Amino acid sequence: MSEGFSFTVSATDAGARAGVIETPRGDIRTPAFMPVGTAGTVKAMLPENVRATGADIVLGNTYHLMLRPTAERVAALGGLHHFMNWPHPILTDSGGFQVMSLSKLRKLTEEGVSFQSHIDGSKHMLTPERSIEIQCLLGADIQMQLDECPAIPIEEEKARTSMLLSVRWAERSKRAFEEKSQPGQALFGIVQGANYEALRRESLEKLMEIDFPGYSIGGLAVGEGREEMFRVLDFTTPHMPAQKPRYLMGVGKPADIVGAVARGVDMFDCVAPTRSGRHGQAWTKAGAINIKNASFADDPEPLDPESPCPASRDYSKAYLHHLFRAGEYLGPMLLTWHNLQYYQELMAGMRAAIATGDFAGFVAEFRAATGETVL
Ligand SMILES: CNc1nc2cc3c(=O)[nH]c(N)nc3c(CCc3ccccc3)c2[nH]1
Repeated sequence: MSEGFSFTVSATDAGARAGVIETPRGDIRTPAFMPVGTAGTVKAMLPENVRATGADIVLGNTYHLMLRPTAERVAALGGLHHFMNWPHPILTDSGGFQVMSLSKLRKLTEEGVSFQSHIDGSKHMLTPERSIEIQCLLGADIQMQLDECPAIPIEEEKARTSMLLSVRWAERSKRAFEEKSQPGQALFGIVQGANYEALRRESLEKLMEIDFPGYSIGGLAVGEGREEMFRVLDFTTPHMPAQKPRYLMGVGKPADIVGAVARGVDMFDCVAPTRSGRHGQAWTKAGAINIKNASFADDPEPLDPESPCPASRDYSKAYLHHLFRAGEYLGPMLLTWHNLQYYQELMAGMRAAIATGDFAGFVAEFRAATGETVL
């Protein structure tokens, strides 16, 4: 807890860092996994149970909340923290990424992006200024500039044009933020440039000139694959300010996160644990299983008998299998809860390993248990 927004790196181990982000609404231990609560809820979870898994911060989404129930209504009802009963830090995305992936009839200009709602077809316009206004109405503690996330592959000249638009939008987002934000809130710049080293460097240099308290790495986890993502990180993170948080957007599966922590990333978000949990996939120390598989029909053991999480400890795999086969609501609820616990334990394990200078040991253990190579 603190008046303002600050980040302290408490330990480093090769490229990995462990630290704390302090905000007026609470501290965020890094490396941090941030559960996605797109429409004001981490799907199928009570907020107190999200907290119990060890989450210090959750994500909200400008695009979804501006369409329904609208940012003005959330503000009139006391802001997003009160609305969703989550008194801890919230990070919101600026909405551009979701417009491009969800909305219809979108038109992108220098001004911003106009689009039709995927819910009711109503017309909307997102500009850097409107995105910041929405994020401030929601009351987000960490906000994102409006940016454009191009699909990969994209040729270098087109990627540069897109990256320079995002830099101009970063400038406009910061000006709007300085007008509208509350003390202690932070705006992150988002590094773009697709998978081109020169463009990533240029994007970062221009964003650092504008100056932000934290920097997101955008434009990844869009189908480029783990190896290519790591390659982009290898030539991007070393040039990012060492004393400011680095947020890799949309990442990822456990092995993606371990590899990205090794490359100096501090913050992560991904729908994998929640979305895959709703579809019957459980993440375990030995890798992922699908509980709907017939092999679990008679398995009396829980997912993790040693776990402090009721979903992992108090229900047999046979019972979870039954719930999914029967289409019972409790199935997605329990598997979501278990997966979030698994992710938070992964993050806690990495924070501890970095603090004791044994991150290499953690990576070796992860590789032995899951067969995944991350370096
Ligand atoms: C799954 N892969 C993925 N790649 C992304 C790239 C970008 C990007 O280049 N710019 C922005 N602004 N967001 C991105 C996101 C969305 C992350 C998010 C979702 C929900 C709530 C809060 C934040 C991404 N997600």
